[in-house]
Amino acid sequence: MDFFLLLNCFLCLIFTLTILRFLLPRTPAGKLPPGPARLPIIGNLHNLGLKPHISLADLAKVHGPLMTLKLGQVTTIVASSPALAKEILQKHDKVLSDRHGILAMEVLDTHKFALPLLPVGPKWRNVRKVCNSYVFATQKLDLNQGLRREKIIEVLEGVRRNASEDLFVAGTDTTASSLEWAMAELLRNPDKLVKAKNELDEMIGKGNHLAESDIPQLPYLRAILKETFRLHPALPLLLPRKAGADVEINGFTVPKGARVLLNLWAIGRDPAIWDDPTSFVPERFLGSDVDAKGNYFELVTFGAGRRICPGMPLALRMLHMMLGSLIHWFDWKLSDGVEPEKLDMEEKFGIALQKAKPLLAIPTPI
Ligand code: HEM
Repeated sequence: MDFFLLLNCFLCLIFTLTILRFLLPRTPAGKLPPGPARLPIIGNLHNLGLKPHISLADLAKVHGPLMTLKLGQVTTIVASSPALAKEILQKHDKVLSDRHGILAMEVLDTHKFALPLLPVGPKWRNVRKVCNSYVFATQKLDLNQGLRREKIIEVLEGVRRNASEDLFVAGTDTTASSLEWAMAELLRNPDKLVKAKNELDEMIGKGNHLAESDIPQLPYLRAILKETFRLHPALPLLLPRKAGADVEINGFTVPKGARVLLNLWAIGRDPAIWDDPTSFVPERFLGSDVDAKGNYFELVTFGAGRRICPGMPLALRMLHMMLGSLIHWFDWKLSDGVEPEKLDMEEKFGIALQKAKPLLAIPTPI
């Protein structure tokens, strides 16, 4: 056989093996959780659609609360129950705390500075320590609350100047979109808005500004935000975690290197956990200990464990202060005579889960 024929055969063999590697499922070391059938090369990418949190919630109804999907070449495990949230965020937190890099950021070398993308290691630990001890510690936040108060008063004055015009209550980040969802739910449920207003009048008094120290005395306002987090988690699939080693969960294997997603949106709307899950009922949190601070796995809006959102203490203060102040200082109605029950609550999946149509509401100073 001449040399070129031999080379040709060798190249054909390499080509065939490469194609087979993409077409045939690789045998995992243990038993993977069940999941939908996949296509060659793209795996289950076509199952995600424009609203992956909803598609994954629907798939979980068929395949169960622990599923395997192949997103391109990445094995992805999706969990959708509080019990599994506890397994991932508490029991196996140490092994499931890594993150996958984002190629574009790696090319630009910016991943080395982004805390959410840093692998668990000395650098990540140092930045977290600085966040927890110097930036978001209760004592530090208490010390600079005057600055936030000034900013909120500036915002209120801005709203007052533009009163009776449409106020564009929008935003792209997690805190802004949570505020927008809370306002949208209150405008869609005017009786809840009146209840919140009455609580503020009673506890703070008309014409007085809200202080961060008032938040514990405002149970209905706190319940409104918890109910908003339940229905509209800003990061509906949390931030993806990466398995640092094989992990056994419920008799299945989460293989090393897998991407792990937790569907908070599905948990928040599960009728087995919540009565009347799609209705906005802040009352369900009155007299209940459940909070969103990482201890109750039915409401882990900020994650839990070692990767829990370090900005949570600041986000919670800002959200209560902004929402409380907007309710306390203005009467609100929807623009263009939109009926509350007809308000469009369509979602748009992005960095944070946003309202597809920004909320347009008209404030009238009280
Ligand atoms: C409503 C507002 C917010 C929500 C719902 C939210 C939610 C989250 C969630 C779910 C995670 C992933 C947790 C996990 O993997 O277990 C996270 C991580 C993170 N958040 Fe937030 N967040 C909010 C506001 C903020 C703010 C205001 C800041 C900073 C000023 C912030 C900074 C971060 C950082 C740096 C991480 C990455 C931590 C790490 O990977 O170690 N977040 N957040």
